[in-house]
Amino acid sequence: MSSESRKRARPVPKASQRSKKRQKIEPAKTVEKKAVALDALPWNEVKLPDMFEDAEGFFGLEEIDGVEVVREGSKVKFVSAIAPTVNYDDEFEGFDDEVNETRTTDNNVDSKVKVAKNKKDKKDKKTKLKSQEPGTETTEPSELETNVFKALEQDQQDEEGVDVTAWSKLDLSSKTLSALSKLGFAKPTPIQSAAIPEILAGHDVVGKASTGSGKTLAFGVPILDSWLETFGELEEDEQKASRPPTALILSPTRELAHQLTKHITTLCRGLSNSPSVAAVTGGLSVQKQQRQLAKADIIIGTPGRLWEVMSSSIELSESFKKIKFLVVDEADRLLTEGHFKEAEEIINALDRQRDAEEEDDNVPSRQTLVFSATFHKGLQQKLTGKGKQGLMDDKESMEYLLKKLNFREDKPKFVDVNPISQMAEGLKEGIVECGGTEKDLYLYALLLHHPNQRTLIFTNSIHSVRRLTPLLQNINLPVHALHSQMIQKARLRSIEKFSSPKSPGSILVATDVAARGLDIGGVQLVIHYHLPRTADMYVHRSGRTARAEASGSSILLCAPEEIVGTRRLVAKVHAQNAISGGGNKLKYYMRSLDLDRKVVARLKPRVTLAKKIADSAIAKEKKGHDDEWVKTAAEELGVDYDSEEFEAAGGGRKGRGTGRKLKEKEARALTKGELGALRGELKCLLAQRVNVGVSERYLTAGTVDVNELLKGAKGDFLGKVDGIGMDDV
Ligand SMILES: Nc1ncnc2c1ncn2[C@@H]1O[C@H](COP(=O)(O)OP(=O)(O)OP(=O)(O)O)[C@@H](O)[C@H]1O
Repeated sequence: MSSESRKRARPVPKASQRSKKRQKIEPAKTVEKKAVALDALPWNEVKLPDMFEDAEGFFGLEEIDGVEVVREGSKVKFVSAIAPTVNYDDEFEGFDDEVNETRTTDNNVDSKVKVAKNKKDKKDKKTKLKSQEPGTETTEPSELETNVFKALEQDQQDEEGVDVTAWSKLDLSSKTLSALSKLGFAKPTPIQSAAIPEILAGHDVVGKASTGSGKTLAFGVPILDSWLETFGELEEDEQKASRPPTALILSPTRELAHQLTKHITTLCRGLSNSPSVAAVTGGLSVQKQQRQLAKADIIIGTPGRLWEVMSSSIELSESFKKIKFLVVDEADRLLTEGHFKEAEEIINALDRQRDAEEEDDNVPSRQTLVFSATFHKGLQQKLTGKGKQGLMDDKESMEYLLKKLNFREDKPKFVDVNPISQMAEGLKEGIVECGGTEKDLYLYALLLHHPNQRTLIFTNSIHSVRRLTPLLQNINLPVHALHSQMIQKARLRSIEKFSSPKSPGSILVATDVAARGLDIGGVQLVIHYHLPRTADMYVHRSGRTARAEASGSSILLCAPEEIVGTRRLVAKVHAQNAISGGGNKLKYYMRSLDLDRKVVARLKPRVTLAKKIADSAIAKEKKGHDDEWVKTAAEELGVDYDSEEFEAAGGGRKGRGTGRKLKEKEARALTKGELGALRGELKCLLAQRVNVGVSERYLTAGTVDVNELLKGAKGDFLGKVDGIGMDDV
């Protein structure tokens, strides 16, 4: 124990206190703080103020000064420099319900004391603890300590909640407010402030707000509030009775459906009575999901699976028609793409069943809530009543499908909280110009310029994900893949690994299956390896970073011929109505980030080798698949299969694809030994340092956080990415 803490540990009792101490008390023999049993301490009787003179139940209250409550995991101990009135041979260690708990060493105690002392100083709270009945002595952890422990836990839980006064104007129930408090969300986001009152008032709502702005809870909170109002007071056995679901939420992707489920479940976590939330996304048998759905209050699913489950059970279809809320999340995607036919089927089925039962017509009893960060302009005009009528006749158009939604009001409330720009505020954007065939190289260079940043790389094809993932892995980067042809378990595993707090610098190479809605904390960089196909997709992809007031960067890799089109596309989503001081419409201009070509050139040998090794593995795998396919066909035809013969038969052909075939053949031809040699060579290269020479222009372009960039570059050398195999300078 340090001399400083010894000094602090020596309490000098006031004269008045000294005189009040019980007879048994001896003067403090020791100046050291020790763990003590509460009952052994010299408690002072608390004198009640006159006004409480006849307060029942308060008699016998005692207090003690100079005792600190130290919490170690699940144990609570009391530390004091006051000599105990009863001698214990063993140091009292508090209540221990952990069998494996190791004994606290003196050093440990010391440091814990300091922590506790600091906390105490901060709060300046006096420790007041009720003693046991005088005369009862125990060396066992008593009920008293257990209760104190519980009380402390309760205190801590209470402290966990945040002040939610800012939500009160939304007119939510106290239970919903308590759930928000426990979630730690002190105030609503703009879309929540704007949409929640409209939903609570019973309106259909079409909500638009930028990516990462809290749209999930904009519909999740009023759904919970409504459920609590109806079922929140039910007794436990009543809770178990089956009832129709309150809400059906449609999501365009499985990952998003799982995320929505998690988000809403977390919101409900602190409630004693909470709705049952179920995700329907495949993976489980239809029958099992039907059973789960029979008990669910909030159902979240992808349309395909949901339709499969719903259409094969009359009971489910029947109960679905009684939902109070139908939510269409990421509506523009869900409703416009041809393969979301099932969404239409579901909506039709809900209406058809309703029509069959209700005489009165066209007004569904449910509320329809439609959310996205992007909506087709024509649709927006139409919904706000400002546009020309009949803008779109296309049967596949969003407008057509929205009609299918059968809103219960003539016009739903259109809530647009970011009419000026669709992009998140904390987002920095930039273009890196490079030759079309140099994208792999520039991608690697960009990753090295942003070391240890959680990065999401978007490509336009599954093939590219399959190619880039092993390529980057060969350069020792922590890369995971995500595309729709992966099995569901592998998809979820990739997301889990990518989002793990243990690996903040992990990288995900994905198709646009990851572009919408995914809320992964700490994504600092989005790289568009391929240009997004639409402006909306640019918004959604870029929106995976800079979420919920965080900042982040979005960088497009562009071939020279793509630059003009890309600038136009990006300008489209920016500052649509911004006006300059001179009254002119402001046009957003995205800056180019200049990576130093010399530095990039130094990285080329690594990328070339990594690519060769990756190509070899892919080609061998592909050859395996091709062989498998031809073999099966040959067997079906009843002919003998010989791969050499087949290849020779096709080998003479010339034309499109033969160049690639040749390369694949070359890659396949690499022997184990040759591959080993390549790997060895790459390892040597990776062990070398690369002089940064970060380009002046890159640094001054302003669209990238220079300090962050330099922090990552650590001095003059590039490439100290974790796991890259370079020594620190
Ligand atoms: N009131 C709030 N206060 C603080 N954080 C919030 C609040 N509401 C939501 N968040 C957090 O903001 C993040 C983004 O929310 P959410 O996923 O709902 O965004 P979104 O608008 O649906 O984005 P996208 O358009 O990309 O789907 C989440 O991590 C969520 O927990």
